[in-house]
Amino acid sequence: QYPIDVEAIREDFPILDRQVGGDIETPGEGPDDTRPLVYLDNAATSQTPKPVVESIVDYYYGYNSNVHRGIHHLSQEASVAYEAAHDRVAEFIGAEGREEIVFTKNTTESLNLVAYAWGLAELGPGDTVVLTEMEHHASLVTWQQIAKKTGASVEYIRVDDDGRLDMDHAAELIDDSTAMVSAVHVSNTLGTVVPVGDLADLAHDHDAYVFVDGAQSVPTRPVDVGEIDADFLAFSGHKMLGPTGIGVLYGKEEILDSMQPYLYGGEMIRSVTYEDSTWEDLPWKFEAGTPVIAQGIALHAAIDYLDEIGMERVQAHEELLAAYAYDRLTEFDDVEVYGPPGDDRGGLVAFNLDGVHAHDLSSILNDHGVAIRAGDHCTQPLHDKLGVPASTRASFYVYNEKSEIDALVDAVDDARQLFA
Ligand SMILES: Cc1ncc(COP(=O)(O)O)c(CNc2co[nH]c2=O)c1O
Repeated sequence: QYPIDVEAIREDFPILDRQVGGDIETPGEGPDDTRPLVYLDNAATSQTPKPVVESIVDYYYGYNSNVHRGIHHLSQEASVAYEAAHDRVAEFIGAEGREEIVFTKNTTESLNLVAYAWGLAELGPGDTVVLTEMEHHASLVTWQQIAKKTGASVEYIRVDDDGRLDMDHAAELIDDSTAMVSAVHVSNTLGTVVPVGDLADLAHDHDAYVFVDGAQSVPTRPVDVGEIDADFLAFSGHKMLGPTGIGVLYGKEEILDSMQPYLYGGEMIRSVTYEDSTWEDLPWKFEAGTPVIAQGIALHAAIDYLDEIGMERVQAHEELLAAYAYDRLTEFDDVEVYGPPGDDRGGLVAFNLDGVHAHDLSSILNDHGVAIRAGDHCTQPLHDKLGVPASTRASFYVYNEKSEIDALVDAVDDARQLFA
């Protein structure tokens, strides 16, 4: 019934066999750990399959060493693997090569890198940065604060009543004063899929750059930076079966080449005198200090794992589960689901149960073993616009199945009875 072999995939995730509910001091062992884990918080972070964990173990057991400049064998092995990880990421998102792939800590750092290394130098009074109303704080707060520092202004493309981006409003806002359009590709709150290629066209018609926040899209669907014609794109390894601590900034080579670094130190220099310094080639110019070596190698393994499944099939699985969850939750007349219809969204649903705060609902769901996210999902202005302080969000990935959504819905129904 699924486009992917969920049962076979679940075999690679021992954590999914966890029992939860007991004392958190004795995870999985206590007498009260009696409820099977239903993990539906993948938009926050995904789980990590055995091959990815093994790639980290292999590295530390077999060839752990600092990269670049090392003459000894281990350093050369580690450097080859670390650089190959850049090549693999480039291939996965359709970039020209490793020169366009900077490893960072996460999506947030990738956005900050461009905001500081490009924004501080290029933005000034009269320039505008155009965002959407559904931006994650990693984008919204970053551009908001850089605009304050430079005298630039920020404008927000409207989200319409069914959670879609108002592209007519986008065409109005994006004009010759626009220097940057920064937009989420798949909203982590609404599930909205934003037409970032169309936004790129509008931006380029006015000689503006476009930055695509791919944190929720790169892990869950095919993304090709050439097709979008993105100038920048960011995403995080921990949302796509990789470890925490690794993020990616994609940038067109000629743009990255024109930018000065904003973090200085070892690795990123070519020559240093007491008077001045010169910089290493791309992407190393933007990777100051000892980099995220094991994490980069593990991201390579995560991409191999996802490509083995096939990103088109990952997307189809996400959409199937999102539509099922949307249909089941909207059966309740006292549940409000935010965002577009179930057949037009990424793999998540955010909702509220009338009269019950999201934190109370998520606590009850937790009592049933169901792990979801409650809060503003780092989109506070969007929640203000929705008129709610918080929402409960279920988000799916390659190892989830309909029976887990049924468990979610049953738990929501129990909460409905409890608060009736
Ligand atoms: C659209 C979007 N952009 C940026 C980020 C930041 O990613 P990070 O730098 O790896 O943290 C997130 C993380 N979103 C969430 C993290 O936890 N719950 C979430 O919805 C996101 O969903």
